Amino acid sequence: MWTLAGLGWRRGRALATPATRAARRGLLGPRPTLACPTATGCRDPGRRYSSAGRKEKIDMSRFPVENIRNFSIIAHVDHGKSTLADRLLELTGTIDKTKNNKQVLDKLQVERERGITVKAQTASLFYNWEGKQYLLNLIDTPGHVDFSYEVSRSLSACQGVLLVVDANEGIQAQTVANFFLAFEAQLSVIPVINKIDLKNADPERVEKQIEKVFDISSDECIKISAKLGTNVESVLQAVIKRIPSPKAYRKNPLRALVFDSTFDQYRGVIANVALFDGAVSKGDKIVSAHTQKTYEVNEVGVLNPNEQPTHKLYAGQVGYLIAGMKDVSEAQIGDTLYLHKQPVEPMPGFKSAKPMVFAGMYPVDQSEYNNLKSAVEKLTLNDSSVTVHRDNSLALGAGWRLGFLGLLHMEVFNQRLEQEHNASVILTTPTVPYKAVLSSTKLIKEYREKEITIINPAQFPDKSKVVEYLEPVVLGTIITPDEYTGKIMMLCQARRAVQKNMMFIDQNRVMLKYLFPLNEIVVDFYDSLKSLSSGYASFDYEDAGYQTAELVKMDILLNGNIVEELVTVVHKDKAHTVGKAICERLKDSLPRQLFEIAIQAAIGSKIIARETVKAYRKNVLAKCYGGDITRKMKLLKRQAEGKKKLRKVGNVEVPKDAFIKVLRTQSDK
Ligand SMILES: Nc1nc2c(ncn2[C@@H]2O[C@H](COP(=O)(O)OP(=O)(O)OP(=O)(O)O)[C@@H](O)[C@H]2O)c(=O)[nH]1
Repeated sequence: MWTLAGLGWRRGRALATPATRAARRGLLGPRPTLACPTATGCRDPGRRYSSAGRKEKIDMSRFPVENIRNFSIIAHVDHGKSTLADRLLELTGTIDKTKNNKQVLDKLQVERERGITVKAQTASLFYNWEGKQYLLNLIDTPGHVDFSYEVSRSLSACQGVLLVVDANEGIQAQTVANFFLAFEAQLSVIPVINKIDLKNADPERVEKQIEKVFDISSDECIKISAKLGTNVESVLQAVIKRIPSPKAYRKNPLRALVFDSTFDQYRGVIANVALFDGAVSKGDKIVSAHTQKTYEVNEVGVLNPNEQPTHKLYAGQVGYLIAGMKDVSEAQIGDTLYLHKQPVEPMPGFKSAKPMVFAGMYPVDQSEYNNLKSAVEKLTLNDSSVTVHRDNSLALGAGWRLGFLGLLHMEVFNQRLEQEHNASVILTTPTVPYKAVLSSTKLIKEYREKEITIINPAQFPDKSKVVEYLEPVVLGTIITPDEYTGKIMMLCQARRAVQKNMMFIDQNRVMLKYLFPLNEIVVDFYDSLKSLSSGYASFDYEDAGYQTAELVKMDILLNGNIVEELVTVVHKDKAHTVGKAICERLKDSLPRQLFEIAIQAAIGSKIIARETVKAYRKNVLAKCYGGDITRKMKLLKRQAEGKKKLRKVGNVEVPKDAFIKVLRTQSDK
């Protein structure tokens, strides 16, 4: 559904006319219309091509509810979801069988470059089996923890899942997390053991793990190679046999759940909908239960995998709908749409995505502010899980404080800004959302609440004004070969984590559960875990609320003056280490000046770390022998211009570069 400029791959496909596309598929023959050319693995029983080669709208009434299956593919990162999706698309004739069709549903440039799925994608597959025409709606979901919000949303439109597990790696942390998302949603789970072609594949061991961890009998596992296509057809048949058709009532008035939405600059919001009751077609007047606004439907259709308009969408089906909504906020994910004057009970909806990390974002050059503003706005229209607050820094100028679901989400957002909007930004070190329970009546009045969330360390209230501070915690799952268990336990301890559980999932694999302060894992925990375990351990986490914490606000001072941009919130036990590291980094990036500079980290009035930059006298005229006054003037002018880029902290001049070096996230370096 991604149709914004910059998505070159998608654009290339979109430019092909229906006629050329159909010709490529070999569908345009001498006969005026063509239906499905084969009986099994049918190309597309609903679609017909006119003599002009124009695609005619699919008649969706051909698919009664009992012939519909809505399912999702879930797995740990890289276990082969997208490859399996490609094979299913080929097998049903939705795409051609060519070498170029790799990860067809990963449409974003960032997804293709990183080889990861970031955005869930939908595809309607038409499949003939045992004389019946089936409509199989497949939703490909991301595997990485930062995008699990996408997974849980997608599952709301499904009755079953394919749980893909790598035959060599076995169950990993995200396999467990994703299984429980499906289990809690009471979906049918079909375990699929993939990559059986690998030399080190051990599908029998994986079957036993599945039995032990998920209590699913090994008889239910389907062993495949998505890469080679081995046994993939039996996956399609299992979808039909084992996943129930949706509970949907076509005679009732329309009740459609918006489970995803994207923004197209020409057509406005494109809402992905799952119809639970009734039907909807072009010209219908619909109402959003969330905003109570009324819209006229301009287009409905299915994703095949690109948009394919249909006459109508019926209960039980999954498709898209365009109705002149101008902003993604008008099509809130989780919203219910119903027909004008025929109100229905809204669906339960979703909890809104909760940002886990916040970081400041500034244009590299302030003259780029307006361009960056428009780029951020466009991108957040397509990714409503990013939160945006305006922010200002004396050193970096006007910018924003953005909230992300995790560090990878932040990196992906940054990469998309660069690739899709040509914007270049400075991102500051990420922080987590702390809370403070206030005691000061003055502050309670000011904030109008007793418990506040702090997303900017500079606004951290003083200890004298609070009852307690709270930090976000997560329940982490680590799966590792047991030879690394000792080292991993030490790492977790150093990160202030508390062990909750430990279980052997087979003879030599351990699953550990720890409660972590989010702040301790946000930046580099995963990298440390991977290097400790030679890449074998996997990690996933879920939100586990807040816990009381002894937090302190740490100031960084230059010659006794606080540098606002460098204020951080840390746990009191970590203050010394963090303070020392910042002072050292600052020392390395501050140029010497005419006087000595004291760099200090302080908690209140207590200094906890210190570095010194020695004095240095820079005489720009030193090499100017003789009396060429114009040359001297030029040098002095250049020096004065350079000073404009400096921010004065007391009497210390700090170049913007120094801030950037200290503030930059580790991943940026
Ligand atoms: N040998 C072998 N490799 C496979 C098979 N299926 C997938 N792969 C490879 O495994 C890698 C990951 O496959 P993807 O399909 O991108 O995995 P994914 O689960 O969609 O990954 P994310 O979207 O990042 O979560 C790719 O290099 C695939 O070519 C298989 O059956 N056999």
